[in-house]
Amino acid sequence: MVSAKTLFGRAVNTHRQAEGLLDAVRERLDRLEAESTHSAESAQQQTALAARLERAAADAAPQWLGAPWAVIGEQRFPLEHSARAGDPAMIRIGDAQPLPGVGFPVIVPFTGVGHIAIDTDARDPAVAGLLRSIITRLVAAFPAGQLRLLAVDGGALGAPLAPFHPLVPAGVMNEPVSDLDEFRELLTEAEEQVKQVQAGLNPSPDVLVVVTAALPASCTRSDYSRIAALSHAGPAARVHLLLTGWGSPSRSRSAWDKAVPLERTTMITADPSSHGHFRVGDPPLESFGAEGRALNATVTLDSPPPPGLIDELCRRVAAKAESDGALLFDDLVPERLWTESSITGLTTLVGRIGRGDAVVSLDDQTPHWLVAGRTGSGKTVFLLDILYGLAARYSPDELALYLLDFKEGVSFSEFIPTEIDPTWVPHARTVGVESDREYGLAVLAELVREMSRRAAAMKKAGVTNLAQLRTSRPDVALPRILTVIDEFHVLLKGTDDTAKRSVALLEEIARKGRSYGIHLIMASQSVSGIESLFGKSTSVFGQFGMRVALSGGGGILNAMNDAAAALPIGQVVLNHAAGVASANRRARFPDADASSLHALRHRMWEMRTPGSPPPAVFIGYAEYSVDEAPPPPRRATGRRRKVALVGRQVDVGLSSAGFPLDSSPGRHLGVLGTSAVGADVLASAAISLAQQHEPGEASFHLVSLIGSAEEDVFILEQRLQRAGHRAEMLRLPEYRELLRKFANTPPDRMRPNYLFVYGADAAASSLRQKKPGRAAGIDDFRTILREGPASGVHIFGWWRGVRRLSDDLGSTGKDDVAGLVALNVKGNEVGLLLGRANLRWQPRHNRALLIDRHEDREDLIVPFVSPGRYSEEFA
Ligand SMILES: Nc1ncnc2c1ncn2[C@@H]1O[C@H](COP(=O)(O)OP(=O)(O)OP(=O)(O)O)[C@@H](O)[C@H]1O
Repeated sequence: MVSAKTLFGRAVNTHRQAEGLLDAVRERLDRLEAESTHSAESAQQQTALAARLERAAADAAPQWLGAPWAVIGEQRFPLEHSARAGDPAMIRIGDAQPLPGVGFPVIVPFTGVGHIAIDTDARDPAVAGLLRSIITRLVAAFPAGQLRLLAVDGGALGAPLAPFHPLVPAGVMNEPVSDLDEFRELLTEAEEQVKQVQAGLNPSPDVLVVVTAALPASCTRSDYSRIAALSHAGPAARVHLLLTGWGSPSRSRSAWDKAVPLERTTMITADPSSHGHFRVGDPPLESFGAEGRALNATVTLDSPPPPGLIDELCRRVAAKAESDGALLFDDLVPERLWTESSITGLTTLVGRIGRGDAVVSLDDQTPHWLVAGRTGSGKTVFLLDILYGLAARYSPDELALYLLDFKEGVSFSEFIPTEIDPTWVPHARTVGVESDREYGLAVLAELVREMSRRAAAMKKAGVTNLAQLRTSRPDVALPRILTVIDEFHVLLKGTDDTAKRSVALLEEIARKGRSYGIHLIMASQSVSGIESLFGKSTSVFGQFGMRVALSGGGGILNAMNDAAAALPIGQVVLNHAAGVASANRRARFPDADASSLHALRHRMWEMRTPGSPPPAVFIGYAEYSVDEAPPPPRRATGRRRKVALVGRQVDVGLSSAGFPLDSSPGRHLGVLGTSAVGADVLASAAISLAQQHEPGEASFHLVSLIGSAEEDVFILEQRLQRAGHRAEMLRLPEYRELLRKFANTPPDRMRPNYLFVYGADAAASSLRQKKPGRAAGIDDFRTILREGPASGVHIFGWWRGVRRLSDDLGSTGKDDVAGLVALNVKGNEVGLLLGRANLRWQPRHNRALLIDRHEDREDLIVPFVSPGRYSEEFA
């Protein structure tokens, strides 16, 4: 490689020779003028001089970098040929014309060496022309992928940079920024490159050129100082400045720029004595004149290239970037799986920016992300790219996934076992498909609990962050937990308790998660109109510095940032600065093709630790039967305390929901509602209790009072008997008799008696009939409610209306059925029964509310049903 100094030395030498020749010519002309003759000799000398200078310029700044536009138009030099990142490049800026008829091209060192600054901004057409000329030369000369332009148009002039707009989607240039905040973000990006190079983290960065058509008017001294600092440190990190309006008269009042001189910069200043002409100061490293003076000639700035040429060039560069950057899902997957450590964060490749890689991270800088895009914009595919990309890089000891989806659809079915494919992605711990909001809440609560567990472990180990904890406990797997919540607006909608509690938990996780390796990606079609966030959106979303906008997802970017307005499918705006336009990076991501997903999932599944469990899957629409339930919790399987299982909790572990039995008065269960699921809830309770008893130990009395449940009762009786239990089916008279018996002669509490009353309300009038010398059936019933549990008698009754149960309990016995399963009954009626005005329950398909008055609990559950119950209900 030719060094900058050598190359420029050569060029300057030519300039100096030119100056020598010019002096000679000047002398000669003076003489000829004095003699009042023009000789052919002088004309020849001038022509020879011009030719020599042309050759010197073409040498130092070849082809696109230095040829006049007319020559470029004729010669069609190859693109991407004349410059290379890291090498010094000279660039043409205009023509010096020291004498009439004698001109030479002016070339100055730029990329690889230093900077160019003009004191006039691009409102001056000559300056605008030069700006376009330099940009065109750079874009054509550099191989695509090696050059990036950070464009600023603080005067919102628009026109100077507008022709280069096609370079934006190609990732070669950003959408020019105009306001001060965005400009500062842009400086940060340039500074970031310098820091990275200085820290040895990026030995071969892109060439970054900060181009200003005009600086934002409100720049302060500190902004100018930052620019000056870049002029000093930038070139070593391939960061260069192409500034206009630097030190312009209109700014001289504040004079910040004058007070902050630039280093390694060729200054171009308007010539006050000759309108339209400029003076060119000494370039970095060398001086034009032998004795250190600036170029001793006025300069006409390079004219802009013909518009057709810019158009064509930009289109070609954009198309090439596109085709070079085409990528497939398989390109996101590293050759060897699970080689990365997540100790400092999670990083994956998600696509391409221009021809470069689009790499994204969940780490201390961007711990949480917001993703938005209208339906059909590719949000699901983007999330799959990210999740599979991460899962391929990090083992399940490094990364755990909690996936939550609130929409109808199949977003996360790629992670869970299905009937067709029994494998799963081993990182998936819990997956919610078409989740209930309550399930979302349960997942968030579990994350907060995990943060507390990690905080306690850190305290115990005497460390302050996850990295230290992992180092001190290499024996314990402490994966980073990534929670993805798709369509999160469903979780937060409205102002109910679930929404409010979810916001509070989200706020906590967003604030503290980074310290404990817990990350959130929240995706939605839109983030506007979420009432529960009113007044909180800053405290919640403020923690989500990383914004990912797909088409129509501009709501998560700054108000003035419309980069996501017209994105095609497969493109995304990645913005790590909470939506500030200058931080936009437009990336392309691949479609997630089914066969590649399938292959990767199988590879990972084969690599899982043998015996590792599949994810806990909650499928909102799924029906569950008691036969699929795991055994009742250990505390309930002791000799005394049995649990009647009635459904699944809507929680992270999807544990069984049950009603524990003990000897306290009122340990009975009332199932409420007309839904035929009532029969299934009773059957589930009976089957689960039977599993907890030795055959013959307990008696099951199955009271059939409604015809529609007759078959259910019969099936249950058969099943219990087959399992060796004592089970009998009773009609109303036998039921009355049994009540009388138990009310008068309490049985042995070690041999429990369970009464399952199908249609308990149907016994109302019979139980109220009085026979001489006998207590009414309803009194026996109420006695058993109070005293039965002490002698092992528990009633499980299905009342089809709340009022009927209330009547049976009487005015003094309201608390005597401690357990309720509310099916299709109104929340306010149940609230009235319980004396709780604030009870919230809206009947929902495949859901029930399990209430335990003694334990003061209300849990949303998925009631156990017999297979096909719902299709029967709707038939
Ligand atoms: N990078 C891509 N390249 C080509 N096609 C894509 C790409 N990303 C997504 N698509 C296609 O666009 C369609 C919509 O994608 P996707 O289902 O991810 O959208 P979505 O935003 O999740 O929509 P919805 O919210 O309605 O589910 C799909 O047919 C998908 O194959």
